[in-house]
Amino acid sequence: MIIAIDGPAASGKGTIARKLAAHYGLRHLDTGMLYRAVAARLIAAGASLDDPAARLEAARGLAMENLADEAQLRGPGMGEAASIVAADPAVRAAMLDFQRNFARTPPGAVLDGRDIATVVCPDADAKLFVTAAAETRARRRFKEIIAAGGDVSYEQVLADIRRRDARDTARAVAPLRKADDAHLLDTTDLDIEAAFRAAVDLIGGSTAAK
Ligand SMILES: Nc1ncnc2c1ncn2[C@@H]1O[C@H](COP(=O)(O)OP(=O)(O)OP(=O)(O)O)[C@@H](O)[C@H]1O
Ligand SMILES: Nc1ccn([C@@H]2O[C@H](COP(=O)(O)O)[C@@H](O)[C@H]2O)c(=O)n1
Repeated sequence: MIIAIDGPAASGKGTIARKLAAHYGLRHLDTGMLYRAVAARLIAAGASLDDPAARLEAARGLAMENLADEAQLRGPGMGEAASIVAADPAVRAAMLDFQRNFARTPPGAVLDGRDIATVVCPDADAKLFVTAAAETRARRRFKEIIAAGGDVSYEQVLADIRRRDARDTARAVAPLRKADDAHLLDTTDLDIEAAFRAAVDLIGGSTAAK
């Protein structure tokens, strides 16, 4: 079984994806980490995020070990940097085979990102578009960063989320959008457990219909 989950920054898609993977005995891939790792490689090499040749080299040379340091990849500025390199069609193309092979490897997988249901796995067994109000997402992400010892204001987090949403939605290739056949799951008024239960219900409906 392949479950495709898309949604804007800090909507809770990763939290739901991890819980669904455990629930259904599937593997999980947070595809945002791929773009974060490409950006991290560029920064480590001293290259500009705006250099197309350097971006392609960083994307093509990406290895599993580049995904190991989650704290670094989730650190300050990395979401923004990832969204800059993710707008490059050549970078996206370089990520495609890995994601599709991951999804198809038995017993299947839950993938979360921005273009999973629309581009990476258009034939997924179930598709969810997870969202929440920008202010709610910013509040949750702010709480998470402060709990981890980070130093940021709520206003900075909200601005980052809005900037990334705008760039991810407006880009020409694989923009963030709900697939026509995806279920909409708005978690603004749901806690984590309620959101997970709603996801299971929606997936139950999708897979029963196949
Ligand atoms: N329904 C919810 N209620 C309250 N908090 C939530 C809910 N869902 C997720 N969270 C919290 O919100 C934060 C963002 O969630 P998560 O990392 O799953 O979002 P995401 O969409 O995967 O983010 P990103 O786009 O940055 O990868 C986390 O701290 C998570 O624990
Ligand atoms: N399938 C995807 C996943 C992510 N991106 C881009 O990466 C940025 C960081 O993603 P997070 O999920 O870790 O927040 C995101 O803002 C997107 O620009 C993508 O394009 N496609």
